[in-house]
Amino acid sequence: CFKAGCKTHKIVHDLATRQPLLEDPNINKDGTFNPFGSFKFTGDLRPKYPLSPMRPVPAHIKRPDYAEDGNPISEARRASTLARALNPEEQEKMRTVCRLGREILDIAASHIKPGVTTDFIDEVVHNATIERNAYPSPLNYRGFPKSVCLSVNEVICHGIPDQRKLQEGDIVNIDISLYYDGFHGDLNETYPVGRVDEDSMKLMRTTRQSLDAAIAICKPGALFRDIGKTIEPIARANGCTVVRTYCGHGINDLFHCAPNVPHYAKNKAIGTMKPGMTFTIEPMLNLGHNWDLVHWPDNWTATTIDGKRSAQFEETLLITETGVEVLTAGKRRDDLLGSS
Ligand SMILES: COc1cccc(Cn2ccc3cc(C(=O)NO)cnc32)c1
Ligand SMILES: [Co+2]
Ligand SMILES: [Co+2]
Repeated sequence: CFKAGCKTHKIVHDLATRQPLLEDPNINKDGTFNPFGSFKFTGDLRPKYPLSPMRPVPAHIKRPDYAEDGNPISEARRASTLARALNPEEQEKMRTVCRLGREILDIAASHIKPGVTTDFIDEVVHNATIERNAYPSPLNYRGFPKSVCLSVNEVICHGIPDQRKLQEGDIVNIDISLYYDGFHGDLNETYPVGRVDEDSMKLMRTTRQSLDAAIAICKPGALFRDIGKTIEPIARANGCTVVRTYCGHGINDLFHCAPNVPHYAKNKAIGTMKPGMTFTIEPMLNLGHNWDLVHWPDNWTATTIDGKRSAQFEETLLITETGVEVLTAGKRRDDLLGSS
């Protein structure tokens, strides 16, 4: 049961047609239960409750400070500082946690097929994470209820795993982040469920291409504000637009810290890349011309305002003395090669 709009409702049936009277805003036209009352969904996707119970993390696993109360207090304390460069020992810990993250993403992706619920993918991710003696970073981060973000079709990011089954033709983003030996890793990819339409394939290829182009400009002395300058033209040249609300971020012993890394052009990002800095680039591209988003009343799920699809890819990067190391690198995806 969802806190927002969760009230016991009485469906009154019209005796003649046995159709539910639409006097209850929690009832959709087709008679299904809409827990968000009169909220106007922008696309066809709907949540499917109940969420499964919160998954436990064994006591021996090192937890981030927010694991108990949801409040990342150490992030607040370091809010105004500039991006920090890690020493060689810390860089090695980032390599390890990011390698584990890639293993977990590949495991989760191997379970994508029609009929599998997003809650099952959450269970797979949660178990694969704790089997590696790591903590799933999203769990209770600012109160987020699950161990992974699963974003389907028009969901841009922060989708909550629930009882909805993946359907042939969907696209789904799996956003893995984990905490191991005091450091976070963060990566995501968007995948087709079975065969998907050409627009969706082009959207995914364009998003991957834009991330790869942004990574290619990373090196000591590069400006964080040039990331967006690289991404946006590629998006626009392929009929896509760049989400502005959520950005890439610094990541180390904190899940989110400086620098802020916008993915759109003409941004005011501060700072220059220096050896030892670790951060994500995670462009979210929407099909069409609407970059804006709307949040479902669950306070997490962000969707496009026109119901068109969105894709995202994310890597965690380390700036080296001579260039950049993709700490979360995986195999090239054959389905994404070729022109976007
Ligand atoms: C209060 O504002 C919000 C809104 C949405 C989400 C959250 C918290 N949160 C939970 C999971 C999660 C993942 C990322 C991430 O970097 N993915 O690449 C970011 N935020 C996250 C807070
Ligand atoms: Co992520
Ligand atoms: Co991230």
